[in-house]
Parts: sequence; structure tokens; C-alpha cells
Amino acid sequence: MPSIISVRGLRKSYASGHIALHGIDLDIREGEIFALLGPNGAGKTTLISIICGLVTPTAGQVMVGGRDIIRDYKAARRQVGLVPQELHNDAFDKVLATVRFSRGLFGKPRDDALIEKILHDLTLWDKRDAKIMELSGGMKRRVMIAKALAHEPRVLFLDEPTAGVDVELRKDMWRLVRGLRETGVTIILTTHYIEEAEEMADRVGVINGGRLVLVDEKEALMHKLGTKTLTLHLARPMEQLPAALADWNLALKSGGRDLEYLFDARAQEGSGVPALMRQLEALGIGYTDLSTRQSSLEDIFVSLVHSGDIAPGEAMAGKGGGQ
Ligand SMILES: Nc1ncnc2c1ncn2[C@@H]1O[C@H](COP(=O)(O)OP(=O)(O)OP(=O)(O)O)[C@@H](O)[C@H]1O
Repeated sequence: MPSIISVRGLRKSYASGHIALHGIDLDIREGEIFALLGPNGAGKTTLISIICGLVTPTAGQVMVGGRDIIRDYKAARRQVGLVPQELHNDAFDKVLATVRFSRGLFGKPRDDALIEKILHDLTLWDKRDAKIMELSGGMKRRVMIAKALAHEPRVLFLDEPTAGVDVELRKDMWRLVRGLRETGVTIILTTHYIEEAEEMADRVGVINGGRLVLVDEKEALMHKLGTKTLTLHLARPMEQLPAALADWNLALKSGGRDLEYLFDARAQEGSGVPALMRQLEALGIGYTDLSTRQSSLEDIFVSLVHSGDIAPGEAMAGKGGGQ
């Protein structure tokens, strides 16, 4: 698949001296949904702002649809739509007028049929004469998307599209974004919600401290999610693992009170759990409780963010949790 965006050696240091991006290389494929994950301050907004021509890079090159964002700014910018986190200025504007105006900003000729279609697609047509300030939060987000689509961009950036929205609206937004992809638009979204990346993305990139620490197919990551952890709360804490258990993928945790077994839940030969239980019984190792946990993209993410660039395979052993 050809790249619609190509980023090479991209660096950004702000006037404060802070280096927000340390040499990013990234290709976005035409027609994909790419999720950019990262904690606060990782550099997500800086990266998308540079690609959208809002922030000047310190070094490196960005091409959008074959156009250089510096040398060929207008042509590159026209291909991009940006859905920011919040609408700032148009509280008193009416929906139809503000969306139509957004198209005009890019020098595109008026096209009422297109704007009507966009408003219908986003179930905003009935609200076309409402003032933005009168709309619910979900409707406002739809207006932002409509505005970003009004000039028919090939790439749509969604900055935290579902931050602070309820679960139902989030699902609704996901449906909407998938629908957009079906029309051929390439979509790049930044998100704090791992669930969102799992649900939506074709590929996932993780950025931390201004560096891309992982770019992978979501499916490949999901395959790695086959890993599970079985935790046995031991009846008697252990100081070290008996030699007889050396061949098992085991680790003592919580000061020797918990025994963790990491296994591939999809392995052809089975999980090994029954055999492990038999062996523990034979060794007289008792437990008072047990639980299993499916590793997730969140585990990979949290491990990467906390410990730098490590192989996803190792990251699977990480503990889940929020950011
Ligand atoms: N105009 C600026 N001047 C100086 N430093 C800045 C500026 N904008 C951003 N930064 C710094 O650059 C780093 C990256 O910020 P950026 O906004 O790109 O992160 P982010 O991943 O989008 O974070 P968030 O998830 O909180 O939006 C942060 O340390 C931030 O403080």
C-alpha cells in the first residue's frame, strides 16, 4: 500500500529548549486507520501539528500526498483535515454556515450538495440551523468532524476524538470513523484509550518522550495478546522457585506470596496449566486462591512507557493498569 504521509528524521525543539520530537520516522498508508498512543506530553500533538502545518519543525521532512509541508505548504495542507479536541470560536455560528465556511477557507468552490451529504452522514442535517452553543457535546464533536471534512481531505486527523464522552457516544464515534475510512479517507487518531486503539486501528504507534517506541499492525499485537497470566496465591510464601519448576515460565511475585505463570493461551500444545497444577501438587505446594488475566495492548503500552523501548514479547509480562 502506498504511503500517504511520510515523515523522515523529524525533530522539534521549542524555544524553551525542550525537545518534543527526537527524530521521528513514520509512514502512514493510504486508507488505514492509524492510532497514535502516548501519555501526556509524549509529543502526539506536536507531531500532528507539524504534519498539519501548524507548527514548524526544527529538522526533518514531512510529505503529505507527495507534497512537502514546508516547500509546498498549501497543496499539502489542503489534503489534511484536523479535528481538534475542542471548538474555540464559533459558539454563535450556525452548523450549516460554519461547515460551509470551513470549505471556503481552503479556497474550494461552494458545494452545497457535498455539505448536505456530510451533514446527513454525521446526522447533523436536522441541526443545520442550530447554533453551536445549543448543541450537546456529542453533536459539537460531529460538527468538528464535518468542518474538517468540508474541504474533502484525503487524511483526517482526530485528536482525542472521544476524550470525555460517554461509552455510547464513543461507540457511535467509532462507527462513524469506520464509515469514513470506507469512503477512502485515511485516519490518524491520537488517543489515551487503549480500548479505542484495539477497537479501531489497523496499526498502532506508541510515542513516548518524543520517540516512536513501537509501530505495529494491530492484528500482530493482538496475536501477542494470546499471552495470559495465571496467578496462584501461595498457602506458604516461597523464597525461591524449586529446581523442579525451573523449566516452567514462572516468577515469584509479592515477596514470594504469589506464583505467576505466563503462558500462550492459543498454543497448539495447550496452556500447560493442568500439568503445572499436577506438578505443584506432587511437590506439596499449596495455594489459597488463583486468578487468570489476559494480557492486553494496555500491558504493552504501559510497559513501553515505563521502561523505554523493550520488545513487546517482554512487555507481555508487565502489569496492566491505567496511565
Ligand atoms: N509551545 C510549546 N513550547 C514549549 N514546549 C512545548 C510547547 N508545546 C508543547 N511543548 C512541550 O512538548 C512536549 C510534547 O507536548 P505535546 O503537546 O506534543 O504532547 P502530547 O503527547 O500531545 O500530550 P497530551 O496528551 O497531554 O496532549 C511536552 O513536554 C510539552 O510541554
